[in-house]
Amino acid sequence: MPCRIAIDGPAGSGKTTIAKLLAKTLGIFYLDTGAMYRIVGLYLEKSDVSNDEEIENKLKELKLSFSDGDFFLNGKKVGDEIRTPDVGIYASKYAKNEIVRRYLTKLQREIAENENIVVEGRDIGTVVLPDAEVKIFLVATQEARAKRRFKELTEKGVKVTYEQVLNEIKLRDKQDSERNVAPLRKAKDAILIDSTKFSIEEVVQKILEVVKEKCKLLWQRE
Ligand SMILES: Nc1ncnc2c1ncn2[C@@H]1O[C@H](COP(=O)(O)OP(=O)(O)OP(=O)(O)O)[C@@H](O)[C@H]1O
Ligand SMILES: Nc1ccn([C@H]2C[C@H](O)[C@@H](COP(=O)(O)O)O2)c(=O)n1
Repeated sequence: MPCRIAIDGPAGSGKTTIAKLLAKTLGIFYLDTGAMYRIVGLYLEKSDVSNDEEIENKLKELKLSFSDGDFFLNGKKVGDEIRTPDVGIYASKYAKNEIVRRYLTKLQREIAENENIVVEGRDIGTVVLPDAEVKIFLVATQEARAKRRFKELTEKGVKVTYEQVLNEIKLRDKQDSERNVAPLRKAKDAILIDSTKFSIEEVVQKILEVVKEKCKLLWQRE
């Protein structure tokens, strides 16, 4: 029986950082579904699509693959170009589209099938893997998330103000939680973790305790 760990939460709550560390600690796979929406969002924005038919046709042309933790778009490895605030907005914009969600959810389920895996996103515990063995809903205040993301971006040399980052987070929170299709919300059986006052290591430890209890086989393998 595989151990599927779903980590959902709003922009900048720490999903990617925590999921990567957790997967490394447990020696299992990791899937960043946000990266998939960022890749598709940037691709559709550049394609200047204006209706569902054009979106459907563009997705038919798209070759999105995943290998050894990297994404490849039409054979080219995807890099940090998808990590800008603007691409986060494109991702959130097209994530409201049912055709986009159907396309990516199918791919995510294929990747996660029968795997011990950590999958992070907005709708993993509610839509993509509703029977996941472990479900975490990771939150933090908007200000804490903006402060963390601002520090991360400025350390990367990205020219951005704290106010711009806070506004991007507020916009994405609103779009992600108010959309009709697969809105960001806590699954009934998910465990809420507010990381505002906890370090990355403390959050990982909290989740490992849950994994130890819910995924005994995986833990014994350790
Ligand atoms: N508990 C924490 N304490 C301090 N910093 C944190 C914590 N968790 C994450 N961070 C930092 O916050 C920043 C954002 O984290 P991360 O990119 O993992 O969030 P995310 O939820 O995946 O964001 P997005 O949904 O926008 O991709 C990173 O620089 C990360 O190192
Ligand atoms: N499972 C997912 C993952 C992501 N999205 C959308 C909403 C986010 O604002 C955007 C970028 O994700 P991030 O890189 O910030 O995790 O993609 C979604 O709707 N469902």
